[in-house]
Amino acid sequence: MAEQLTPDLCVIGAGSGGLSVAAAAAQFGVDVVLIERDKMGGDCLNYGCVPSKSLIAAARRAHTMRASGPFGIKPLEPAVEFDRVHDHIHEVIAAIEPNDSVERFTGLGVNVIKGEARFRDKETVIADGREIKARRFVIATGSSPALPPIPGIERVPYFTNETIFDNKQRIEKLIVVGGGPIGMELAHAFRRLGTEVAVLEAFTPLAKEDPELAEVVLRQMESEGVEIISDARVERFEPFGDRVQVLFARGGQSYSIDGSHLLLATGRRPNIEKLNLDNAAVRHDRTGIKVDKGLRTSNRRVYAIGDVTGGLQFTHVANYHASVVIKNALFRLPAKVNEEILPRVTFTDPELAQVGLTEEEARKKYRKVHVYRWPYSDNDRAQAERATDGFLKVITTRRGRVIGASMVGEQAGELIQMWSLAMHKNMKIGALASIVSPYPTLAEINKRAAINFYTPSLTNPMIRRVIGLLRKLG
Ligand SMILES: Cc1cc2nc3c(=O)[nH]c(=O)nc-3n(C[C@H](O)[C@H](O)[C@H](O)COP(=O)(O)OP(=O)(O)OC[C@H]3O[C@@H](n4cnc5c(N)ncnc54)[C@H](O)[C@@H]3O)c2cc1C
Ligand SMILES: NC(=O)c1ccc[n+]([C@@H]2O[C@H](COP(=O)([O-])OP(=O)(O)OC[C@H]3O[C@@H](n4cnc5c(N)ncnc54)[C@H](O)[C@@H]3O)[C@@H](O)[C@H]2O)c1
Repeated sequence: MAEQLTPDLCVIGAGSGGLSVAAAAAQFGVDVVLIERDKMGGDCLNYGCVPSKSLIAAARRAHTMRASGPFGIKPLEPAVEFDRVHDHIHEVIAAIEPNDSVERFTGLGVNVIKGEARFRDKETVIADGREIKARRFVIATGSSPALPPIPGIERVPYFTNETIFDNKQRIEKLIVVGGGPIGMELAHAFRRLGTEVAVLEAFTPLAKEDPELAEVVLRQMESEGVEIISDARVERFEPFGDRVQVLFARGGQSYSIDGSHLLLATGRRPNIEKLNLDNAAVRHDRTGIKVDKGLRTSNRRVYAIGDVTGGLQFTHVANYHASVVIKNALFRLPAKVNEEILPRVTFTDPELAQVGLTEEEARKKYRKVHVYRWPYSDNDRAQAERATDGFLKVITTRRGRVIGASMVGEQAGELIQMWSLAMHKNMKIGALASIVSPYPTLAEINKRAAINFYTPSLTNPMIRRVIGLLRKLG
């Protein structure tokens, strides 16, 4: 007979979301079973954020060598050793891995089961020959690359995010299909490592972002030699000697392009197919598991978090979901997801960061909004760093409540956090104008945009009269 376990909580998937739930619950003394079928750490550690940001860091070093001319340092074409870049990526993963390891979680008191989980019925999960009947279940099984059904795909070799970070060879020419964050971040990084890169995008690259910001990124990538082909309908892949040929249509014309390697970055699909969700009466469709604002599924014992819910697919969102579920499932507090405060960053160079509504979304939702802007070129530190391309836009209601911020430029991903705080705390933009920012820092861009809020008062006749009166008082 199968071993039976009856924990308080059973978490399926040990990626960003599942690990956060399991760690927090165990630290509160809750009896937790955590099931993982592949590597601890999930996509983010093994095939996503960590390897991609490590690759981008290597690419940035290469770019710095080439772009040092304006600083008075003779530029050099870097000798990129792809096998060493691979080692760097895997050293970074190895450095972080212990935080996500079976040993650490077992030490926290979590019962980690290696195996694939599936529901037998509404209250039982089977994994590794064991039967788990938990008080609550959390599904955190993430997502996988969605491969496009393009003819010829089975006849050509290709990378996805699950294989590209294992590459040790020089990539001479990379064709990237898909101009979303995965495609664009990797396209930019490989170009900087000396690879010729072409991106084929069916519609618009970085389409989820404010086009005014996306344009700054696209311009920079193109200036570095990334070929970006939008509105390209890929029709077929063909082997072409030891290369790959991609045939596509654009504006009614047929084209072909060939490369030494192909990367498919055409979106994600939720990891639900092995879970037998129907046995558990958990409602789902091809975009993911359906949840309410408290992340509960159609089965009241079962929650779902992170990528598998098909919403915003980011590590910090999976972590945030984990905190909502902990409040709901353990403390029975009526916690709800607030999507409005969730930031996102695309780590191209310049970085593109967004929190809250874009200008276009805000104009659709509110009758009147204000937009406060500040360019990098009016920041002294940006001038010193020669990182003057970019700007900040802050969007507020008529009364000055911050409802969105969009930033493109050097370290935009770090700088957006002040606006995340402002939105999280429901602050008005004026409150941020009185912050003292150290000089010279890029963070002054945030303050200068906020000061713009007071610009109309500089010419306000009433205020001028008050100042005049006060002057007369000595
Ligand atoms: C190339 C790339 C770059 C990215 N960069 C960033 C970034 O810079 N910043 C950011 O915030 N996000 C980034 N993301 C997104 C981020 O990786 C995901 O949003 C995040 O990993 C989602 O966490 P999760 O817990 O939902 O799923 P995952 O981390 O994918 O974890 C799911 C786990 O569940 C396991 N599993 C699946 N099915 C079963 C089953 N039946 N039984 C047992 N285990 C199962 C899987 O093996 C996996 O380990 C990136 C993604 C990619 C692909
Ligand atoms: N910096 C970050 O936080 C970061 C980085 C990478 C990924 N991610 C997360 O991972 C998610 C998935 O990223 P993604 O880039 O794979 O997906 P995506 O859905 O954002 O973009 C995929 C792109 O591929 C295009 N496409 C689809 N089929 C195509 C075809 N046949 N031919 C040409 N183009 C095609 C789509 O039009 C779309 O623009 C993101 O939405 C994001 O949440 C985050």
